[in-house]
Amino acid sequence: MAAAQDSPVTKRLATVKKIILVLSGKGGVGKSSVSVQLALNLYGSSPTARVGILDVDLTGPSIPRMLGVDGQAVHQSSSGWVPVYADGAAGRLSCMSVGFLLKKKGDSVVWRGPKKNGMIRQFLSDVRWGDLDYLVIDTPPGTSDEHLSLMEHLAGVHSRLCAVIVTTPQAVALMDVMKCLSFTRTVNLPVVGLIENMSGYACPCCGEIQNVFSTGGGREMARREELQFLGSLPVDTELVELLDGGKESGEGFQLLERYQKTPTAKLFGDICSLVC
Ligand SMILES: Nc1ncnc2c1ncn2[C@@H]1O[C@H](COP(=O)(O)OP(=O)(O)OP(=O)(O)O)[C@@H](O)[C@H]1O
Ligand code: SF4
Repeated sequence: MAAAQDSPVTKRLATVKKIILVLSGKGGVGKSSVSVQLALNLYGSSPTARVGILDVDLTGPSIPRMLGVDGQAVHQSSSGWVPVYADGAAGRLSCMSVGFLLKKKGDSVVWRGPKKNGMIRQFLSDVRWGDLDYLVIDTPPGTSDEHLSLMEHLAGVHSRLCAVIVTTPQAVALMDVMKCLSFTRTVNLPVVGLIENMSGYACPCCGEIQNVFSTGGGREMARREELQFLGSLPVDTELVELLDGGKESGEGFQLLERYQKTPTAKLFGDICSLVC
């Protein structure tokens, strides 16, 4: 434990008050979009809130695109990597992703475990996060070597760690959540709660939520596993357009204003107040 307390990661993260890992048992359920929404909501929760978002989904980094900062570069300074600020000069929403380090957009990361582990360690120990109220970490789907690396490196800040689990309502996704939960229990990671994403469909005309497929599986699982159910988010076409649409790099921060007009934003506000 003494080693963890003295590690470069622990020292670097000494000025971060709370670290939230976003996990999902399965790919494509909306983990990255939930991470971005969580960061945006925490950022918007007070005019002084300082939030960082770290994209540890090394093989599928999507946070830069979703935040509208794709193509920007991170700089090395004498005290470490300077993250990209999604809100420009205001400097309250910082972001780090392997996506900023790739030579060309669309390049893939084909790394073995030790190299991935080294990258994760560097992200945690070398990025100049500064004072943060929250650091949101978007993790890869499932429970992999990357998750074990994260937990190992974050051992010295364990008391400030928590996790949010994202699922879709379908049985197959819920089955994978059980593996994810089992991981959190094994590594003693406190889970704040479960979000059911893509639960129903938000009508683009009136915002009414229609249950196209089954919904409620996440709520039921949360009840069974004695987890807090944080809420359901519908399939929202405005949200997709905002997160996946062709944003110009640098357009980034009109994002918050546009996000606040989506049907999902209000629902997410309630989720965010349960997470904080
Ligand atoms: N509530 C939602 N409504 C509509 N589209 C959504 C919603 N949540 C996520 N999406 C879209 O679904 C796609 C997958 O989402 P996202 O990348 O967040 O999933 P993920 O779980 O992080 O995937 P991966 O594990 O592959 O990284 C994206 O195009 C995203 O914009
Ligand atoms: S949800 Fe509302 S706007 Fe959409 S089709 Fe139904 S009534 Fe019309």
